[in-house]
Amino acid sequence: MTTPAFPKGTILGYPRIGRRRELKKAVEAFWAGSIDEAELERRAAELRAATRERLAGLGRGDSAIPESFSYYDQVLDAALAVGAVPERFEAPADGEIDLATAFRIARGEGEVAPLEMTKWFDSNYHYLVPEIGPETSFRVACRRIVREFVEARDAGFLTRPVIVGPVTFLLLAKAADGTPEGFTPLDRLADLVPVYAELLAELAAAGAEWVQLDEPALVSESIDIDRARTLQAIGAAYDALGAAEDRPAIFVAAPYASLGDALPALAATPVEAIGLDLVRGTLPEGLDPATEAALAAKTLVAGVIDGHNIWRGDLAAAFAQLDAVGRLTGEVAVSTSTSLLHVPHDVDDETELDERLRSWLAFADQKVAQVATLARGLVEGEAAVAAELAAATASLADRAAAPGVRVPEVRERIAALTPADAARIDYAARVAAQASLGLPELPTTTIGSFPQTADIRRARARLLRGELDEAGYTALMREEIERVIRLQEELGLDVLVHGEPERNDMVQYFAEQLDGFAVTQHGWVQSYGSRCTRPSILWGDVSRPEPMTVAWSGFAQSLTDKPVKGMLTGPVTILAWSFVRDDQPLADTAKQVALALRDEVADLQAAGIRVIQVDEPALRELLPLKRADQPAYLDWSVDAFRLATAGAGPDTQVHTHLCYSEFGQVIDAIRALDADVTSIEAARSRMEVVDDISASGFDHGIGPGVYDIHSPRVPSVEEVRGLLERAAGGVPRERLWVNPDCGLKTRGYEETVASLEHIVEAARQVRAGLVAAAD
Ligand SMILES: CN1c2c(nc(N)[nH]c2=O)NC[C@@H]1CNc1ccc(C(=O)N[C@@H](CCC(=O)N[C@@H](CCC(=O)N[C@@H](CCC(=O)O)C(=O)O)C(=O)O)C(=O)O)cc1
Ligand SMILES: N[C@@H](CCS)C(=O)O
Ligand SMILES: [Zn+2]
Repeated sequence: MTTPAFPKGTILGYPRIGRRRELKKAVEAFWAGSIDEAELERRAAELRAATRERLAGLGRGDSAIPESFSYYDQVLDAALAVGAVPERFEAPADGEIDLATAFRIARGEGEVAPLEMTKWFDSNYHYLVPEIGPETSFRVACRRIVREFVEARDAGFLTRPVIVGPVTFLLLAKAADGTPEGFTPLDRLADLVPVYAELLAELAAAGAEWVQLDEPALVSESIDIDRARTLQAIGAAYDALGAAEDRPAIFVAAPYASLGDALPALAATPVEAIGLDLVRGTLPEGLDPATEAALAAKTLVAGVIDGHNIWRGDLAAAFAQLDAVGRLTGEVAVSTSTSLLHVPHDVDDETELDERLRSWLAFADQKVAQVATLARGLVEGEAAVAAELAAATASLADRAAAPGVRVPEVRERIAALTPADAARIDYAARVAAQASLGLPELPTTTIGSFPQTADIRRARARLLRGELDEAGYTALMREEIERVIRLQEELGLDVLVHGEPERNDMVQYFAEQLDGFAVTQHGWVQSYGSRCTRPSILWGDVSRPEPMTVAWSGFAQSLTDKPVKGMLTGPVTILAWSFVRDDQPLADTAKQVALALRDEVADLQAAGIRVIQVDEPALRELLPLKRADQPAYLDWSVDAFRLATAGAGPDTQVHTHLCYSEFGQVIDAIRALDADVTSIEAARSRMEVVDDISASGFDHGIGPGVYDIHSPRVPSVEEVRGLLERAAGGVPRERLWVNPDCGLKTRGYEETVASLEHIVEAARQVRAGLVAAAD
């Protein structure tokens, strides 16, 4: 086959949620039954058409535009495409899997649990974890990728279909329940690859010239336990796919870090183009002659524009990187380092942002323009784009000199810190001091948020529009807090929360009150499914002008004799879920945020709050993908948490919360946080995590979640009791807490109340059982 030319400039993917979250609204309307499937499809097609028109500047007829739409998640899409659907979802054995089934797999229904969901590399995006067993049958079961290519073709665009590649698909999958010991999903590669080949043949028949197979798992040393096997899988998969006559040219993209030794493995296969992340990763060095020769015959797609952050960046340096890639091959193309899924659509929508700050930023549309500029430079020479490169350089200089970027008082406070500022007295003494809280065995609590009802969000929207004044808003939120406190008292929970109604988001809420941050109006980014966040922009030195949560927590505590947890978001999570300045190490920025939180902890304590939870759900997310970088990260992230919390006295109980269930690599760090109580996600993975915890010697309080809050499903008393009994098998009862996996903000009241009733009842039964067993 003759290889078609790869476009000079491209992106790895574009945000799919819509400039005003049109997809979210359409999908949620479909779920609510207020629009039918045809209307959902129509709205989604409209969005895809708008995206192609917006990207037309990259090129209409040369595969430059990726076809990267998804209704819910790209890993789910790959599972549907190859028919890898667990039996419990009762997907048809032949014919296409319909949208309703797809959503059932994503969200669960009744007693049918959805696929597990977990973080996508080091981002705040979550994917659904495929379940693969020895018996999983593979077939082309969903041709949406082909239909969308045809839809684009008929509209005059030759686009580049995108799908998660077979090696990453299997590496991200988990072994289905009940599979024999020693089985791993990668064992099924030889059965899976022919289905990919069939899809590629269908795409070629439809006229696709290039296809993009995303293989980010190749860059991660966390996912990949047996590297030699992965390298062999790369060879097997891409030799087989490459051998087919009837296929589009293959572009393998490997975002999020360097490919390392996967590059030679990939180079040795017939794939025609390889994408390198040159923002998080580095240019390959020390390649062997065979790899050099192989790469020289391929297109290298240089990811030099940051797909993960929103700074305008150093365009001249990016152009220089293209030059360096040009020494490896004559065929260089420019691209984003990752899909633009992680950034909002358009800076120009942010009319309320400070103009100077705005000039330093590039969202998806600006990054597309930057790619087009560099591609023009590749074709016409640097002189043709000199003005654009110079403008970006000038913008960087302006940013470095702007007021607020470096604040002497903040820096002096950091410089004066000593190790003692990050240490509390020992745990045993704290346990004794905290006995005065009077908590029962297996204390029940929740993670913080209660359902964010439409009324709550409407009140905040009215406040923003000026239709409700500050006093009116405060009164409504106080009513809500009182309702939530009374409800928890009726339910019989032991440690209460105020419910977080006043928070639009657990990070943005703090960013809005801290100096050094800016927030956007429309900067929505998909987090999972239809859920989005608006990451704040951390652009300058951070400090806390005044208390942020004390009035709300103090009010909640005044309503009850039971302890109410103060609720803060930890420094690492604030960084992870914001767009963070890239002009200094994250560790330095983390310290600034930690000090602001430390002041808040002191104020909460002074206001009589006895239990303070500092959430760090993103601790695992920021863990570097390369092992060599992990120890330094774990050091500074643990330090930041300790700096934020170590001002608490011994009788203040410090909690933390982490909502993910892969603890292997961070378990020591979690222990080092030295929180008195740690709540973690465990229900969705059916308490698997408890084994890791008990094996690690974790010896502080622990609350493995017993209620999967990602699904509307209500767990029965028996189910919760089963989970608790499993937990009690691995954790001494005096250290075991009872709580959901995470906050309840996405849930409705009906299922929340029912689930909490079951949790409290199950805890009572297990307590009684433990007492009986002890007698
Ligand atoms: C715990 N998680 C979080 C992550 N990252 C964060 N930054 N925050 C998190 O909480 N990462 C990991 C997980 C991911 N989980 C979630 C869970 C839930 C959501 C979510 O519900 N997102 C909401 C948006 C939340 C928000 O910002 N609300 C604002 C604005 C509300 C809004 O849309 N208003 C309407 C008007 C409403 C009206 O008039 O009635 C509008 O602006 O049009 C608020 O409450 O004020 C979502 O809708 O997707 C995200 C991640
Ligand atoms: N306190 C937060 C933690 C979410 S990770 C909540 O309950 O929503
Ligand atoms: Zn959580």
